[in-house]
Amino acid sequence: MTQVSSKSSIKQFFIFIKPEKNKFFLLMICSIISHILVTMIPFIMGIAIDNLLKTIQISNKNILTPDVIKELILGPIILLITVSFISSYFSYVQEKMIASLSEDVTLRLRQEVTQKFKKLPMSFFDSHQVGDILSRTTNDINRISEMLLTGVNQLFSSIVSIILGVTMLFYINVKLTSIVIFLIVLSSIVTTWVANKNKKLADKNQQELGVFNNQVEEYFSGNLEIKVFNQQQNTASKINETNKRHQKAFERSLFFDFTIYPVIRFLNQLTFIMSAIIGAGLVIQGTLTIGLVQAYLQYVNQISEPITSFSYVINNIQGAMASFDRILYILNQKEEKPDPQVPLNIADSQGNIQFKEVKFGYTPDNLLMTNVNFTAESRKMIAIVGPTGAGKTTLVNLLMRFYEINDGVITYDGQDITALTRKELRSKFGMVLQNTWLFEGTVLENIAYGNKVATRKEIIEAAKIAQCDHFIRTLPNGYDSVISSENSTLSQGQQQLLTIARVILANPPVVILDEATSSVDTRTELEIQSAMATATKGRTSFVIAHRLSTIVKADLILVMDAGDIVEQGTHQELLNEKGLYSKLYNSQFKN
Ligand SMILES: Nc1ncnc2c1ncn2[C@@H]1O[C@H](COP(=O)(O)OP(=O)(O)OP(=O)(O)O)[C@@H](O)[C@H]1O
Repeated sequence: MTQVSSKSSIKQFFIFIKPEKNKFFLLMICSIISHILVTMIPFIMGIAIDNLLKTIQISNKNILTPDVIKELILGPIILLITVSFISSYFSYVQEKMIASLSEDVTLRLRQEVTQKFKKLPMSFFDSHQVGDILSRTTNDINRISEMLLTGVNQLFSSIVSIILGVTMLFYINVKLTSIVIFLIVLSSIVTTWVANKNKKLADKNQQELGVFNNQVEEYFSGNLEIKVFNQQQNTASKINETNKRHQKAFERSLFFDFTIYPVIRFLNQLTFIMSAIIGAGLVIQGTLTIGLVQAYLQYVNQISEPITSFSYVINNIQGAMASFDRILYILNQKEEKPDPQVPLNIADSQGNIQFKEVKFGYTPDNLLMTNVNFTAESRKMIAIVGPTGAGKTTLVNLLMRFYEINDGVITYDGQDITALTRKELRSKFGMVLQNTWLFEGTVLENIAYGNKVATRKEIIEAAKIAQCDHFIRTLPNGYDSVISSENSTLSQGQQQLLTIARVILANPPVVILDEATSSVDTRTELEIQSAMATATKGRTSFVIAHRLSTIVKADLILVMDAGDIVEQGTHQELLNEKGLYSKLYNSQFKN
């Protein structure tokens, strides 16, 4: 798995958020105005205090007349309230802007990832685990959203606060400020070290979470098999170990949060105490006024808080960059070849399919099919047989263009299938797979999956043809019962019958039946066979079956071995050849 370097991921992040640049700009302006106003407050107070003290000293009396109060106290108070109010307003606009920015970016990230999934080739899904992808599309995106919401806001605020605070400190006293700057530099060295360390730990933490998600997902999806093989204890221990590893990674990343930050905070407090001591000395010497020392100490506080949060923000951003890297990994994956710009449409589909000198390998350097040739004529039944791993499913995958062939050509009604859009090509096929797939929805919706405009009457008609009407009616809400693959009370055979009804309703010119009669009882098998016979009637059909009795009547039998077609012909022709087919057939029927 190639990880994007962090420099290029930061660059890509900026490219990604470019459409939001106006909001960023506004955000910065608001942040600057709000902080300039906040920075003015200690100074206004300092001048007011000094003026007050001066007046008290000059008048030599501690009595303040109403005029003095009005001029020296009321004026500054009104000014301070006004400044605070305007600053809060700009701060509010800044918060609002950042919330909308974070929402927009998160939405766009989710949309891009979803769009990307549509364009990724099948090989991506073969080689990635669900848990890991899930963690990238949920946790990682959430982390970026969180970073934008709090991190970016704090980053702007910290930078502006620090710049303005330091300017004021220098303005008040250069010498004193040099000590403060020295301590700030020390603090930022610690911060940078922590931030770098934390990015690695955050990465590790997310990785472990991905593994954990994956194992939990496996535990649920393979629940039955795990119980059959009495592996509950082992599986639970494996998950526990991953959980412990994740907890350790999590603890390590928290360690930095909880132990290093007090050190940074201590450095800031030290800065404050030293400033107070030296400031007091300067007042005694007469170099600084009390009002300005008061303002000075407020500025030290004003910059020490952002310095602490600055380090936190850098950490936060580093963590989010690790997450962005992980999302970029998906977004930068090679996409499947785009559909042709001017695609062909096949209006009067016949279902004629030809493979001409097809070469294919799941990996480019390892060819599985070296030279596959055959013709499936319209409305004929083509059986694909061969030992396990011979390439039967692969052949079907190529028909539907789930994978790109390395060489040769596959045609549909005489047209190269790459001249059609994938949508157009796949609309010509209906499939009944080994593992049926039902989604969370009613029986009606499940049957109508391939023909969303079908009426209730048409759906019921298809169910009757597929022999599933009788058991659907025994369900609590009949056709409106909610089912799914995961928690369905339907048997494997009933699920297969439903998927046959789905194909019958979709009415495609070509059907593919993949070992549909495995793992069911004899009665259901007969029902399925009869439903399949109806489903294949008048269409080109490809039937993958291990039980050769079901395909004796096939118009063409393709015998596969080690990826290639080694024999082809009718049942009788192949028996006469006395090759692999006759061996397979005799091994099943002659004991
Ligand atoms: N997604 C994949 N990535 C890499 N190799 C694969 C993939 N799918 C199948 N293969 C390999 O390709 C070969 C053919 O597999 P395929 O599933 O087409 O065989 P099959 O004849 O359908 O087998 P079975 O009867 O057991 O279902 C096997 O060696 C298999 O390991």
